[in-house]
Amino acid sequence: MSDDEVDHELLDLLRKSLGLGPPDPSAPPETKILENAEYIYHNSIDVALDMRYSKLAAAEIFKQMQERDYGTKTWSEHPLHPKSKDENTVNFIFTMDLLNFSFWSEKSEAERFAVSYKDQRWTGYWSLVAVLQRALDEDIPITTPSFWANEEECSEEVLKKVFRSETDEEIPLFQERLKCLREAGQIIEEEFDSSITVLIEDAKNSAAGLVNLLAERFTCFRDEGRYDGKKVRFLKRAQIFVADLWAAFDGEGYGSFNDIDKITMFADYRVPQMLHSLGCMSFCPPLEGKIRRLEPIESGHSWELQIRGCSIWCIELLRREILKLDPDAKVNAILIDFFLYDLAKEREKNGDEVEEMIPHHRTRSIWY
Ligand SMILES: Nc1nc2c(c(CN[C@H]3C=C[C@H](O)[C@@H]3O)cn2[C@@H]2O[C@H](COP(=O)(O)O)[C@@H](O)[C@H]2O)c(=O)[nH]1
Repeated sequence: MSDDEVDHELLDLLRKSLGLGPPDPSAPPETKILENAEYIYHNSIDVALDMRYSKLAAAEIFKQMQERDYGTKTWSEHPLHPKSKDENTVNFIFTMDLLNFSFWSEKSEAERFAVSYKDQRWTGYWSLVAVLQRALDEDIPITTPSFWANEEECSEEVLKKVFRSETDEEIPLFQERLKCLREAGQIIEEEFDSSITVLIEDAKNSAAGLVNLLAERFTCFRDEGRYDGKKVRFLKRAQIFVADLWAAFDGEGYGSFNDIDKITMFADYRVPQMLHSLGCMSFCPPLEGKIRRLEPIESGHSWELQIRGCSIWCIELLRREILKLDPDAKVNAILIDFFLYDLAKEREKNGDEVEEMIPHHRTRSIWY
C-alpha cells in the first residue's frame, strides 16, 4: 500500500470513528503546501526565521514593489517571456515549467552551460527560456506535447540540438529533462486530448485544483518529501506553472483563477539565498558550513526540507506583514516571490553584494 493509500486509509478510519461522513467532494480544493510548510517551520532545528529582520524586509520589499509598480504585468516585460495572450503562450509556459529546474553548475561562469540568443548570453533559468525561444525560431515545435511523445520526430539528437550550449557543458540533467518531456507528452496525449488548455479547463479555474491535478497525473510534478515521518508537499513546478499563467495572462483567460492566493512561494534554490541575505532566515553552523563549502545536500535530506519549508513559511510571514502595513495591498506570495527572484538576479548581474551573499544550497533534483 502506497503512502498515499495509507494516509487515505487512516483518514477514512478517523472519519468513521468520529462519525464524520466521506469528504465533501464540493469542498474547494486545497494543496496543503502552506500547512506542511508551517509544520516544517515549527519542527525545524537547523533552519530558523528572524521576526525582526522579516518585519524590516517586508517593509522594504513592499516599498520597492510599489516604487517599481511591480505586478503581474512585470512578467511579460521580461525580454524572453512570451507576450501573446493565446494558446501558444500556454504551451510555452507549460514546457518551461516542466523543465524549470536545476540550472546550477559546478563549473566557472565562463565554462557553465550557457545559451547565446538575441545577441546575449543566457544562463540559469533564462537559458531555458532562451532555449525554447531559439527552438521555435528554428521551427522545432518544442512547446507541442504531441511532438514530445514522438520519439522519431523528437529524437534525442534533435533535443541535443535544442539544448545545445555555447560551452562544453551540457544542460544539467539532460536525460531527466528528456524523460519529463516524454512522460508529459504521453499523458497529455492520452488523458487531455493532446491539449494543455484541456488540462487547465479540467481544473475549473481553481489554482489549487490545477496544482493537485498536475501532482496527481504527472510523476514529474510530484514534488513531495517526508519530514519527521510526515508526508510534506512542495509542488514547486506545479505551483509556478499556475503562477506564470496567472501573471502572463494578467489574471484573465487561461490565467483566471478564483483562488490564486492559495499558491505559495516556490521552494527553489535562489529565493532561500535571498531570504538569508535579508537576515530573514538563518542556518545552524554545520548546515551553513556545508552550504558555504558548496557541498551537495541530497534531495529529501532533512536539511533540504527545512530550507524549503521555512522559505515557504517565511514568504507567508512577509505577506502577512505587508498586509498589516496596508490591508489593501495588491500583494500575494507569488508576487513577493517573483520580486525576490528578480532582485537576486539583478544583484547577481550588477555584481554588487553578491560576494556577501551566502551561496545557494546545492541539491541536484528535477523538483526545482
Ligand atoms: N522561487 C522562484 N524560483 C524561480 C523563479 C524563476 C523565474 N521566474 C520568472 C517568472 C517571474 C519572475 O519574475 C521571474 O522572472 C526561476 N526560479 C527557480 O530558480 C532557480 C534558477 O535560478 P538561477 O539558476 O539563478 O536562474 C531554479 O530553481 C528555478 O526553478 C521565480 O520567479 N521564483
